[in-house]
Amino acid sequence: MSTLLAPLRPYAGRAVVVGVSGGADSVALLRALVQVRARPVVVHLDHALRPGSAEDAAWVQAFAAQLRVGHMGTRVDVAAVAARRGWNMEDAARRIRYEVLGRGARQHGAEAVLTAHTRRDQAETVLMELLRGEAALTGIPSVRGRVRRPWLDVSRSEIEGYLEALGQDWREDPTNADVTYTRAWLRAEVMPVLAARFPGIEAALARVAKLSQQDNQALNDLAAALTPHGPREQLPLAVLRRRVAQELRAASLPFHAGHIDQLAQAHRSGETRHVTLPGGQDITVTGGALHLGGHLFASPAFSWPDGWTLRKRQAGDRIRLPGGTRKLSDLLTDLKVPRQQRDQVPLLVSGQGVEWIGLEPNIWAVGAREAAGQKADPVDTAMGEALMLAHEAALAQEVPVGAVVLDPAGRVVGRGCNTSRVDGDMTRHAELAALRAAAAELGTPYLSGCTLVVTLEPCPMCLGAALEARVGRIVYGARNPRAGALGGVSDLLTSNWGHVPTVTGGVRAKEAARLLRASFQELRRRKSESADL
Ligand SMILES: Nc1ncnc2c1ncn2[C@@H]1O[C@H](COP(=O)(O)OP(=O)(O)OP(=O)(O)O)[C@@H](O)[C@H]1O
Repeated sequence: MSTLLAPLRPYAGRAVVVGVSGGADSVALLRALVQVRARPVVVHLDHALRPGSAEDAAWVQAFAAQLRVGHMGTRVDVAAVAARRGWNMEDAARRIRYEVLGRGARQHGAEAVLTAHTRRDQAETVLMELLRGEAALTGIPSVRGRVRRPWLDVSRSEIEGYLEALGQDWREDPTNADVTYTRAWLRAEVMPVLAARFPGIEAALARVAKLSQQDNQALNDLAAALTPHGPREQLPLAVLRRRVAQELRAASLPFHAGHIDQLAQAHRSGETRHVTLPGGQDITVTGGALHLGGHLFASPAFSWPDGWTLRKRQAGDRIRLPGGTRKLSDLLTDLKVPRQQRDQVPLLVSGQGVEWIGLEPNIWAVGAREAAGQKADPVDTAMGEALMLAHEAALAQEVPVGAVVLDPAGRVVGRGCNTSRVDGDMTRHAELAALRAAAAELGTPYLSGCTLVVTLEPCPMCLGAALEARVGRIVYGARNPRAGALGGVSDLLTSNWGHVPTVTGGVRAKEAARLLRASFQELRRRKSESADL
């Protein structure tokens, strides 16, 4: 008996709505709630699905009156609603039931809605999830919104014993014996066979649900904490699948398990994959990120010079880039723009060829930005300066890393390069030098609204310094697989540090990586020369 009453004691003195079907479990729950001196209000839904349902409704009303507790009865033609909305019958009954229970709670000022789901219901639900091949065997949750299920650990025999001791009767729902319903079939025909060999089957399945709920929660939390900039290729599929599902849910897009598998796999392999969701929405995974249709493209937010036209691509389009003129089709392939979407990319084109490509971030032909009267992107210019600083470090036989700090107006307020070798101090990193210089220039160590631009993904020390300084944005060039703290080795921003800068990686990454490669080659050459001496 204490297993029945103990989970209900927290409701003593409180108004709660309790869903009572008239079956043994919910009848016992109502009696037990009265016993612990809660203030229950009975809500009953007559689903109008079988001839005797009105009698059950009347029975529940009389039962509530007998116990002198509040009662709200509602009759809904569930079959008609299901037909109208295209829901299956069980789904419709469940949705309408919780809607009615929620309404009851609002009307009676109850903070909780209690249902009498038991360990038997839990075990059957886990079995159904297993048979359907669900991703997680989490069963029925004990809490969802304001709904509470305090008896998920309680067995049927405890409930029957309790009702017997009270001399309390209940109603039997004949559909519970109709084995055309999967749950009734599991209860009547499958569970007895399993229990004959495994007497503890019900408790075992309930335990699976409890552990699985904990695992699922942990994996969902990990997925939710992923930062949008972090690399995804090395993440476990279990986390990726959940992240993809979260992103689709946040965008209110319907999906099936198969879509999640495909999209998660594509994140991992880095391949480009297109999927059409049940609602007809096309989505794409490319470069390890999920793009919900149309997301990839930008319209020109400036007035363009006379002689330029806005259009989509045509055969033979070319663009002048710093490395030489390239075919547009080759460039779009390199940029991993999905083939089906290439005809939608907005272009500004002049007699000289393509001048501007409406991808995020925008791509400009050489000289086009100036011709359109657009200021150079301060971040791009700052990265150019950081690359120069890195080059100077390389000449001084340091690891070639350069950093620049921009104030909120885009003005350079701090510069630095690596000086660890000459200073004999491994903490002399470019970022620290640039942050110090910026603090001195601005007269404050707090660099909120400033941007740290650095040629190499910061190490944990430098990321820590940027967080301490409250830097608003970090832009880096090459990824740092040996010491990167933004995903190269580990993404430290997945933890909560109180302050979260926005992060953009991969800006002029090829140039930064080239510098690093050249300097390490030079270092190796010098080492082998000195070994030869
Ligand atoms: N018609 C209904 N009106 C109000 N609440 C209901 C109704 N049917 C079910 N519930 C609530 O949902 C819970 C789970 O529903 P389920 O269909 O498993 O129960 P049941 O077998 O009909 O009855 P019981 O659980 O009371 O023996 C019930 O314990 C009860 O709290």
